[in-house]
Amino acid sequence: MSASPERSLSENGRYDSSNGAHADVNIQSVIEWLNRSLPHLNLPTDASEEKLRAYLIDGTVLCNILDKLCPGLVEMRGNSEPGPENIRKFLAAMDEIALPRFVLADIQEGYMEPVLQCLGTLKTHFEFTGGKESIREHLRRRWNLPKVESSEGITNSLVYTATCDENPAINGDERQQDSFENKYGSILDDSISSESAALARDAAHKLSEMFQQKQGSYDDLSDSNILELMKSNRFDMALILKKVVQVIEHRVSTQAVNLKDLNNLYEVHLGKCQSRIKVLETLAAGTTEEIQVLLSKLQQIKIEKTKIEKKKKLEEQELLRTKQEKIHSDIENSTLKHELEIAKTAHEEYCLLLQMRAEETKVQLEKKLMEFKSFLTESKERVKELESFSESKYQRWKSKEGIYKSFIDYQSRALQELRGASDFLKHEILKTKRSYAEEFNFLGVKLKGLVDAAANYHSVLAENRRLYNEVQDLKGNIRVYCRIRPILPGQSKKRTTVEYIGENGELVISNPSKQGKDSHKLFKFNKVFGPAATQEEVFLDTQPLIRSVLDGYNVCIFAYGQTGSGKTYTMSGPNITSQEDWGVNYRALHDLFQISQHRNSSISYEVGVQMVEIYNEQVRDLLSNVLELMNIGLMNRAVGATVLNERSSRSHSVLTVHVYGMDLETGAVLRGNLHLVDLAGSERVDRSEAIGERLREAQHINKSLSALGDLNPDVDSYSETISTLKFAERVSGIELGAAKSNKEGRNTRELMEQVAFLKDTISRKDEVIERLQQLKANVNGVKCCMNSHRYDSSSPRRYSNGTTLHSPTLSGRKGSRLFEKSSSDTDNCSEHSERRSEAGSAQSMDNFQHKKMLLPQSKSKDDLTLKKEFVSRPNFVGTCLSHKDKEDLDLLGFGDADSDERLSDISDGCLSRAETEGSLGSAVEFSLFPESKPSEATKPVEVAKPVEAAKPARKAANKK
Ligand SMILES: Nc1ncnc2c1ncn2[C@@H]1O[C@H](COP(=O)(O)OP(=O)(O)OP(=O)(O)O)[C@@H](O)[C@H]1O
Repeated sequence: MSASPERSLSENGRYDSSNGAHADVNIQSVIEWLNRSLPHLNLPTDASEEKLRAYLIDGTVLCNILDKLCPGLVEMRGNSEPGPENIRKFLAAMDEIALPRFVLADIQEGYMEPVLQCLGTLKTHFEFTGGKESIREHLRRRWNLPKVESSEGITNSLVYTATCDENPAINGDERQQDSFENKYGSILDDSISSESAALARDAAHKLSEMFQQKQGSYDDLSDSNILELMKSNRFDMALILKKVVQVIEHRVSTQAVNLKDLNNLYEVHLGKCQSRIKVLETLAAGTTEEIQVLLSKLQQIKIEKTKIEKKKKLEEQELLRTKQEKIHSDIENSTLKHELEIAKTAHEEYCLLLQMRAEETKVQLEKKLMEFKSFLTESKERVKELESFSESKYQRWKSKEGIYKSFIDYQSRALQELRGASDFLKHEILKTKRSYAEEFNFLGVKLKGLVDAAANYHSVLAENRRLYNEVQDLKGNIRVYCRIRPILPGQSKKRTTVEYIGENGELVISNPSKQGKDSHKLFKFNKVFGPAATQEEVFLDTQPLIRSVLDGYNVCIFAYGQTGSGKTYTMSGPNITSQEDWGVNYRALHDLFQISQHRNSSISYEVGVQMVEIYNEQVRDLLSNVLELMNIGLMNRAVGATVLNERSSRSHSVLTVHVYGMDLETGAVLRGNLHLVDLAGSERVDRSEAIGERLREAQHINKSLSALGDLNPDVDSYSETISTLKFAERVSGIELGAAKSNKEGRNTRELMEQVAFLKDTISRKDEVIERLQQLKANVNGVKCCMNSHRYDSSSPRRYSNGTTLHSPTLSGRKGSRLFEKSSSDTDNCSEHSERRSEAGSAQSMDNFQHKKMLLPQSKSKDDLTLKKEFVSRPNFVGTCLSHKDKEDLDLLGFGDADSDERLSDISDGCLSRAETEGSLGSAVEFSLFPESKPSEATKPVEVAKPVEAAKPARKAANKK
């Protein structure tokens, strides 16, 4: 049933009094009625409309109450779900029994008034009429049926039988059987005529019996069964059907009769109208006006008639159309039902799909739920952690806040203090500014003083140098160092004579051949270097002297000792390619150049080098002032192997460095000389086993070294060692006057040069005179001196001029005496010099001094011997001396055969102290002569003119 008829029915079914319904229904009476009708319902009597609606909304109660009132009216079969479907069934049944009802939307939307009125109507209706009669009556009225007792009863019974057929839910138990019997019986009683009713009741009874016998159920009650039962029990169904057909025919005939009646009425009415028309036409014929009126009326009637006809046609058409519509609606209904079925199936499938999806979603959601749960757990833990962390942080911040507060307090206090301090500082700064200005002025004054002082820097520097050299002077000009050579690999088995080396220059030598006191001898020097001493250590002590050379002092360093004792090793070094092995020579030169370079801003230096050797009493120039070739010079040195030394130096090597410096500020000139002497080694020819050329060399060497002792730590060299050491000891005891620097101012130098030139001129003239006088004196004195000369020559202790130079008592004299002697020699020289100065020849004096370096001048026998040998060299004699001179010298006893013996005496260390002192004095004189003139010395040519040197020597001797 569509909604619109329901709505219209609801709207139209406003409980009119003809149906016995009340507009206002008491809800309580409805509830009580419902409780009475359905005892299991137990509705609270004071329930509200809403509560009642809750009970009714699923439609079950409504269907049950109607089923109770009119069993079978509502279709209770099927398992349709409660809700709108049940309500629709209820409403359909209400339509069936033609009672006013509500619409579905009323109860769904909570509009309960029509619902209550519907229920109230039902209640009233059934309470008032007793139910069954009223329904029948009502149906009759509803369908406007005539009152035909028998046929109506059959119709109703058929309706209810059909309803019963459609209700298979009836069981076959006794109660159901009673109900069935009563139901059908009563229906039959109510609705069928007495004759038919008797038959129907009989049939129902038999049916009941059959159920009893078969103990069957209502489920078995199909139409065929019933018909069969009816046939078997001779139930005249045909009669019933006949009755039914009769009723239908009756109804159709009644309808036809009704239509006929209507037609008749119409025709009667039409006849009346026609008669009236005729009357009217007659009347019309009477008067025109009347006719006209009548005509118009007739016209009107015709129009009305036409209208009625048209209306009739329309009604017929309407009826036809209604029928067509009904057919169409039936078709539509079936189509809709089919569509509904399809939609239902689709809906079910969709529901299944949805269900599946819902399950999947459920599973997913459960998973998610689990995840969320775990996440939640984790989150809770994290929240806890965060809480604890934030708590601790909060505590920390709180404590920090406290600290900061106290810090801020402290800062503010400090700020206050700082402000105070700043004020104080400002004040102080002002004060300081003032004092600074004062100090600045004061410093300016001081700075001026410093500037002045700086201007005097050079003079201070010079003063410094002067003081330094004074210190060197105070230390003593002659320093003797003793270096002990280590035992060489080939000599390892030999015992050393060196017993003890003291810290302060003490040295003890033991004599293996003697016992007791004499077995040991103690010597004292400036320093003793042990066998382990390095080249650098040896040089360190001599280094300060190198500086002195640059300040205009003369320095002589020479090494002496017996052959193989390490002189060349010390002076030159074993290997010049290694700086470590450099000897004194190289180190000294290196220092010299370095210092001169450092000073080049104040003093400009020129350095000249001369290297000569005295070989077999001949002076040879080894290089021409070429420093770089010094090494070549060394290589060129004459060396030869002896038994005692594989590479024995067979000559005296003298390296002289001349330094010329000019003070750039004052123009003052400095002249200094450095003599580095490596003497040939003394040797005992019996030990060195020298023969031939070597023997001749040895003799020359020994002769030239007669003034010196030997040295060697070897036991076999004991006597030479002692001799050398004694000599050295004596040398170290010599005291000299303070050394002088050869420094000249510019003007002085010019004047000096003029003076020197004049002196030189005078001295030359003087020399000529002197020589002539000397020769004359010699010739005159030869005869008278002959005897004493012979005597002198036999005794080494006498000088050639017949005077004993040193008495035995002199042998005990120490350095002071030597110095005296040396001084006297110097004095002699000075005298001589003065004399020559008087003669105006300073240059000859210089020459004298210079040559003296090469040929020591003394009055000792050895000196004389050397002099003799020197003069006897063919070179010098040939060039400088006359034959007469030579003869004179021979007459004086030089060149005696015993000279070699004397040399061996010296080398044995058997020279008397006085003799040795004499020679030492000469040696010291030459090495430290302060007035030497380097400009002359740098000329090798002049070095090669021994005659020039010999002159003053002879002169000195003559003077003596
Ligand atoms: N301090 C030392 N350390 C090591 N070896 C040394 C030392 N002194 C000398 N010698 C070695 O001793 C040997 C002799 O030395 P050197 O030639 O210097 O003696 P010398 O006194 O010059 O001899 P000569 O007078 O015969 O020329 C050389 O082989 C040298 O290397």
